[in-house]
Amino acid sequence: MNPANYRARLLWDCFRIFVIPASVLSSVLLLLGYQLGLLSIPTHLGFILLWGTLKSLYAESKQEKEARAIGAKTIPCVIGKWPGNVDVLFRMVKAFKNSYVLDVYLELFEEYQCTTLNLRVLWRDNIISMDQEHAKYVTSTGFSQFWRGISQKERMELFLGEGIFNRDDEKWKMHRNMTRPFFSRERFSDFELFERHCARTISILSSLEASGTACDAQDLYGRFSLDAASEFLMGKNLDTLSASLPVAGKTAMGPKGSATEDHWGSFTRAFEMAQLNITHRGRLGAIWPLFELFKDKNEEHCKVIRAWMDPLTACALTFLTYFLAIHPDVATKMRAEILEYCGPTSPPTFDNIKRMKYMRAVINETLRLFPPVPLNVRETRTSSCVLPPSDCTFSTGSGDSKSPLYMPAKTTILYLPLLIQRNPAHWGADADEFKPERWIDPESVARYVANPTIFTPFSAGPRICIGQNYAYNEMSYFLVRLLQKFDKFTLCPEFQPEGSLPPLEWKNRKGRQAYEQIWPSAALTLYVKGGLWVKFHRARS
Ligand code: HEM
Repeated sequence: MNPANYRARLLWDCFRIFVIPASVLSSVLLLLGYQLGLLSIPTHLGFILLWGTLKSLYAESKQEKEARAIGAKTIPCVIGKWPGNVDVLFRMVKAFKNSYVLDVYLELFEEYQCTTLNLRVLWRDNIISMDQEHAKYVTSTGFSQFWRGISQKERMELFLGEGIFNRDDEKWKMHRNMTRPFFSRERFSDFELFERHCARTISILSSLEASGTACDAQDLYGRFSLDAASEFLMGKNLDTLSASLPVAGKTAMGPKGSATEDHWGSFTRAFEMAQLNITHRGRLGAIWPLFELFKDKNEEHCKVIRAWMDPLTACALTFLTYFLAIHPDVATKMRAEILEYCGPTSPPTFDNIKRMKYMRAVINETLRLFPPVPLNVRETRTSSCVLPPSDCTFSTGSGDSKSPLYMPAKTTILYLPLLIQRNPAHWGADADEFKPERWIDPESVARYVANPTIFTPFSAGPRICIGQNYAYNEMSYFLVRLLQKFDKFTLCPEFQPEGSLPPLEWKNRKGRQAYEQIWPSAALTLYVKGGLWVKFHRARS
């Protein structure tokens, strides 16, 4: 079935769930000559519920049997208070509005003391995982058992269409082969393109600094990387840096960051709305078309969107600027390295960038704590498979980490790089802290080298990010140019739009949220709610 025909799929689901059992009961009653009169509707409803429960129990026992036969265990299931775990669904929808990014999943893993769980919302298997071994299996070692899957394509078809991100097998291979030459080393190490877009961005920052004004760094970096990427990939600069910028203290909150009122503003708004809607669909599960029966909520937004190019490097640079602002010692050390290799004005060369170990450590540490793609989804194909034994996180928990786990067929698995990359079992007790030195200190580097899939901001396996080297070069080039000019960054909470500062109750919680000064949030990719309002201070020395 064409993934865009999700209404037809929903109708077929309704037919299976409601019409078939109701018709079976009616036929039996007719054959036996019974007339239920007023009791007809409640009896049919009760029968539909009974039919669904029996089917689900049968599926569960079949899974148990199949799992036992291959020496595996079934994935531990979340046990909610309401039928179909509807309360769990509500808990997640509420948490995504008010809680720290992905915290609701972490709470569930801690509650059940295991790293892979079955949410089984509305009697459908729905797997979530913060297990590094399972994520490795899904993306790399067991790659052929999974695909993007029907449900993900349904949610994203109008948004991503037939592009590389939304296709599998032969179509995906064709896209990958076509795209690869764009990322040859000669192309992405042509720094002349980066230089032009950096110069424009730094000149905007300099003017803002001269007038003592703060800037929404998230918005500005988004424009910088979109202009550079559009020129790099399509040969046409979208020139979003020339459109009007959000103004400190006068800009309202858009769907994700700050909002502007021109062409660029309407593009951003459409793009952000479409992403938020897709994430919302993911949370509702297979029933999301019920809420869009008469109108596809992405239709209008997708008319406005011409290209899918989420500025992921902009996301990384935004969180990196946040860290430079709250860790001025890191900014000073990184600047000293830049001045040592490139001096105060010379553009960096490919070789300079390769040698600047501290800058690479700062970038990696940012990507570890705030991976721009914090969660991702795959689906098993038509047959079940076996996930390897769980990682070492809860070795004594109910997950029984020594057994492989039975992964049902045609089932989605949501894996969470953000939680894997902050897991103290892999990164030590200081996993939540921003410490670039962990990428230089031989002992912690050895820990990562022994187990590289504890850090996968660019994913892993055959679908690993094709733009990884481009992204590292673009970010490094920009940082050199930025720190040659500026040496201090201060957050401006007074300019954050209303509702975008972290809620006070976070202070009493554990983990990063207790000391976070921004509100990180996820809608397909990570972003700072309301934008990142910062003052850039020009270096005097
Ligand atoms: C910090 C920056 C970036 C990060 C963290 C990042 C991360 C990722 C991740 C996690 C995936 C895997 C998605 C999946 O499996 O579902 C991916 C795929 C991809 N990325 Fe990136 N990316 C970045 C920058 C870029 C840039 C700058 C480009 C191009 C200009 C790019 C092009 C792609 C493409 C084409 C794919 C699809 C690969 C495939 O499905 O075969 N990325 N990226």
